[in-house]
Amino acid sequence: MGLVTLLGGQFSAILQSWSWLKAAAMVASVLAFYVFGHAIYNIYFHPLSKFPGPKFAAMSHLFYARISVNGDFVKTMTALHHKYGDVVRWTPNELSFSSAEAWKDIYTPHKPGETFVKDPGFYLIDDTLRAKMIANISDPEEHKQARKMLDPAFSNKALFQNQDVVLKYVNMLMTAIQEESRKGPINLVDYFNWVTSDILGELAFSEAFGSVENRKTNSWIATLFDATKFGAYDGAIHSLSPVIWKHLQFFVPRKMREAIVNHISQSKDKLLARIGKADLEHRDICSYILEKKDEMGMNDWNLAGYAQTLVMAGSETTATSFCGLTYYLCRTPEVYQKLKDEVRGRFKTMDEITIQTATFPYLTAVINEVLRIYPPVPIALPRVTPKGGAMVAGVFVPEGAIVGVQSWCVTHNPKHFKDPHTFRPERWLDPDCTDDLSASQPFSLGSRNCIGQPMAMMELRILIAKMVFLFDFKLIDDTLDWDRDGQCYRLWQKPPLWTEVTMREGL
Ligand code: HEM
Repeated sequence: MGLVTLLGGQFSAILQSWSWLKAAAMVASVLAFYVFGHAIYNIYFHPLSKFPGPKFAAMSHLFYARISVNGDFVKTMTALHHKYGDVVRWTPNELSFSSAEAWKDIYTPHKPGETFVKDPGFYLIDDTLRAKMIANISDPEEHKQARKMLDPAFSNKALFQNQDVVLKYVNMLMTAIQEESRKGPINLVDYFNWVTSDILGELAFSEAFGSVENRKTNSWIATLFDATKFGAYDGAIHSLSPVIWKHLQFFVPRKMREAIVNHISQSKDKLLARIGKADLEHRDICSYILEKKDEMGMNDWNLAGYAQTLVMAGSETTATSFCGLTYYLCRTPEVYQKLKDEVRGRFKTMDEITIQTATFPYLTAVINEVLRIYPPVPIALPRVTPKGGAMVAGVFVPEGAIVGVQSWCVTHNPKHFKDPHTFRPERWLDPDCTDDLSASQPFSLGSRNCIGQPMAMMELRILIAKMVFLFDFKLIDDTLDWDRDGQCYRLWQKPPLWTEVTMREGL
């Protein structure tokens, strides 16, 4: 009897596990059927199915996720445009454009209701890691209010008032470069990060971050830069599954997660410290935000988001431009010599170089050319097509699709620029040049363009003019190839820029 019961028990256990196995197999086949069916739908029946692009990219977001986090984003997108043409379907619901016309069609203002709004799947917002602030708001009306609040902080009047701050840090940087380069080659990537973040610290929070002075990256800035890759991982995971994204902390590398969490709490502290500072002599960018904080319904969390964004948007991009400038000047001796002749012929002393005088055409052309050949924001900034769909660069795109101009690809498109890989500032000065200069839009266009463009141009002009006036610089690594060695995680991860800097002879 005992044996029969035992056997009976085992038999029902086998039956039970058998039904579990059946259930699991059924779930797996439903899942496989769903994935397969979804892939077939995406490739053959999706509203974007007629657009060219790799089938694997059209099937699911795996391709997007992979190139977002492997550092090869720009190289991959360039290869896709090379293969498929100026419009490529590179995710199930997204088209990448590499044509000048698309800039205008997507980013310039449209009638109400026809605006291409920012894609909320890319500009993510939540209550734990991604605070809402000017750059990630999708709703055009809400953004208009945020822009109205910040516009006065970036007006010509404010720029004029801020010039002494910029000059102070640029001069400090010249001293730091002069002193440190006596000891041997220096990595200019650090120096440019220091100066741009110090300037932003003073202009935004009335706080000296002290990086140039201490010749060491301020810890808050260091965590900010550590966290730059976070956006790429964040977007990749969200594209695969918004549900998993909600539990993101399990999927992002620990070091990066800690960096972002640290940074948010430090940003809040910064803001609170700034709120505690009464009776400032001048208005900093925070003054404009704090004045409108209640009217705009902002809490400490949103304020921390603004603090992070301003420093990140304003310092990393400008520092990247300086690095690109140094690299391309060193690699193009005829341009470097011409710029030296212009600067050194024009000014007799360093003090003659001011915000007002550092504005001559060749310098501007050199800056425009570096922003073309090495755009600090090299990717497409995604927008959603409005109700009813819209024409983009001569093709009809259905409503609800994501579109964007791939910044690096369009500025290297031979249809728009002759010898696109050649650093040639003359293309910006020659009235007979056949290049379509409007294809280069490093600050984007329209109501969501860069609010800090005049500030960035001011910093770029003055710093480059002073550096070229004072120093001769030479890269010590002859094998360094900026295109090959740089990686892109939405923004650039730059290779080190070890440079031998000597004081100009005769000074
Ligand atoms: C060479 C330097 C710079 C480049 C290439 C650059 C580029 C850009 C681009 C392409 C955008 C549009 C982003 C998007 O559509 O998502 C943008 C937005 C923005 N930039 Fe810059 N930027 C630079 C310097 C600065 C500076 C110095 C500041 C000052 C804090 C700044 C603050 C901002 C802000 C706040 C936005 C968001 C504007 C809005 O949504 O209304 N940027 N920038």
